[in-house]
Amino acid sequence: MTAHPLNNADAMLATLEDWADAGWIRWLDLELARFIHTQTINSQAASPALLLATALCSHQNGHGHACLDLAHCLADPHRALSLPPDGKHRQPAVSPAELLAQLNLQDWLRQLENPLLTGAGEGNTPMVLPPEQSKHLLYLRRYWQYEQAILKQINQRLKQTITLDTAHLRQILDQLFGNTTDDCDWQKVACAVAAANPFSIITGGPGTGKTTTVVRLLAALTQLHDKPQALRIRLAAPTGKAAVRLSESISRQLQQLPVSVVIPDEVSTIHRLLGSVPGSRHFRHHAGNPLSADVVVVDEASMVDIELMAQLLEALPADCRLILLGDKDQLASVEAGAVLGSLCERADRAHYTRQTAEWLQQASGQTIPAACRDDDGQSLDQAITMLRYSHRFGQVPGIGALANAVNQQSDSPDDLLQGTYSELRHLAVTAYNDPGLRRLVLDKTHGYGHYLDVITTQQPAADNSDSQTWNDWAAKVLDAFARFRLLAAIHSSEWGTEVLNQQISGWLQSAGLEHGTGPTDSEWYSGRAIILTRNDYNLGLMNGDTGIALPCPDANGNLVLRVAFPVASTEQVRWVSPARLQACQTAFVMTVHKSQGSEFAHTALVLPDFDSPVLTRELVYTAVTRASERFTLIARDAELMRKAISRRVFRTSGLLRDTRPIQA
Ligand SMILES: Nc1ncnc2c1ncn2[C@@H]1O[C@H](COP(=O)(O)OP(=O)(O)OP(=O)(O)O)[C@@H](O)[C@H]1O
Repeated sequence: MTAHPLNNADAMLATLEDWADAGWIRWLDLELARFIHTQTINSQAASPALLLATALCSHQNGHGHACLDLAHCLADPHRALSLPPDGKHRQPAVSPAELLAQLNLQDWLRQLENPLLTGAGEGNTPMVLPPEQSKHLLYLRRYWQYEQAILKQINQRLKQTITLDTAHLRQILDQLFGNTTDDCDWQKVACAVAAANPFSIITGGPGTGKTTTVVRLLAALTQLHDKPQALRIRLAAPTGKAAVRLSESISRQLQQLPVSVVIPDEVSTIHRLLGSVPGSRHFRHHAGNPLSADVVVVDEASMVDIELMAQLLEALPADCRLILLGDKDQLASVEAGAVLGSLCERADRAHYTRQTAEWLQQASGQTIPAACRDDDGQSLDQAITMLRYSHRFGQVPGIGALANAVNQQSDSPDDLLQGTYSELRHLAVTAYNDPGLRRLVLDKTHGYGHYLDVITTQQPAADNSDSQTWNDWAAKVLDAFARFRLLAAIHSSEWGTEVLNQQISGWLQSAGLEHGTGPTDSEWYSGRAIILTRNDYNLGLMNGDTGIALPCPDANGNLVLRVAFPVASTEQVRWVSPARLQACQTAFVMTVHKSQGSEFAHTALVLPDFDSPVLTRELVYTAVTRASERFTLIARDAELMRKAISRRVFRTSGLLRDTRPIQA
């Protein structure tokens, strides 16, 4: 008789191996359970239920969760564990849901008890199950440590009091914002909130004025400082693309400031700010060698994962302000830990105490609406402002209306795609090689047709040796490419990035892109757009950076194929040999996840023709809000979009639970 996995460690490992083989968990998750098993073979052995929890905890980290919520996992295993996996996978002999149905919470907790392996946080156990919580959250130690580091740094800042001359702040804010209307001006409130707190968050949807607000805030902080010239301000974003966008946006906003102050517009990636150490997860700046900064602003903070956020916070001097900007409703980072989303879980309603509301009235002249007051508000609530009015979609109200409908889980968001707004469209397709999709891709106004034209008709003459001419052309190609992007929800299947990229490369090549300078069987050809899939510290290029392969003259004047990347804060390009790019993919179609931090004039979202747990409200919202002028839904019918927006992403973390109540 075969042993039952919940009674026998070898049988449990065999079950986990079957899950890994079927693609339901990663091999890494299995290996971790095996490691735990071998660690304790001669002492107190890990129970089968602990091996199961270890593999599932690691599986959850792979799905962006900081930890495993044991109760949720038992109550709703497939939803909690994002199973079955995306794409075509065989059914394992015993599914996780079938196995978990045989466990109850108390038994599982009891079987997790093991002094060598599971602890409450002290010591060095590989697994951590913090005590006294309403939820039973199991962590791999590394993630628990990141969460603790974030909480410690945030709580320390929330306890600090900043001495401010309220009347002076009011005077500065009145000058920066001019006359405001009767409605509460949340941008002004956000400036006052952030001026009063060493840690603050400004969240809001696209175009709600996060950048506008932060520029005014920096102007206010500079004016409040004893020695304005000496205030050290550092600006950062998670990806190179987001850094370029923020830098451009800040430069525009600086021109509109009604006061003359010196504020930097140079934005670096967080990795560059912290000083990445090639070949390691560590940075040059850390608790022992903190950054030299008084104010750090991080944009697109929803993309920052728990590990990077912990490293960033630890590298800040104790008296350095941190201001996070981001859209809490967007998809979180692919890596574990939805830090911004977790911290902003209560932001919609706001929970300002009477004391905070009264002070905000004095400092900003704004009356906080009754619905946003709460005398039980926590200290974290007092440091967050949500901007609520979008200024971006004046000319294209359809995009804002669709984003709202998606966010509010409207019953029929697809009605908006039926011709009410000329900037919204639904393209019904039944196959990935649909002629309608080909027409859209090659369209000169709304697709890649313009990009194709700039490459094929504007390339400098082969004997032109003026490097600036080639740079200018490459910058034009990059601009043209940035106008349109197809976004896919998934990687695999014929509706995923892999197949779609092949199809679209084929269409573009038959319409004019040529191998030209490379061997014809090479994957590299002029006009191939690529996205990096890993950080490359040696090259200074980050995961998510996009570039385009183009010919350019080498030192001898011979044309060679190089990849052109935009350079942050400049109109220059940087040329890199394709051979040096170790981890990249074609990027005519990218996942919605990878599109975060970018904006395209026209964004087209391709949904598969089947439902999947990855189709969520956050995914559709993120795709819609990448568009600045036009949005197209490419899907067999709109039913899947309705299903997607009825499903929310949930991310398990203990961050909100542990932000302490307000200190009197
Ligand atoms: N209070 C305001 N009144 C009028 N226009 C505004 C106001 N605030 C912002 N805008 C305008 O709205 C547009 C978007 O503002 P901003 O870039 O600051 O928003 P954002 O939230 O940072 O946008 P994104 O999400 O795209 O990064 C800009 O053109 C800006 O000038």
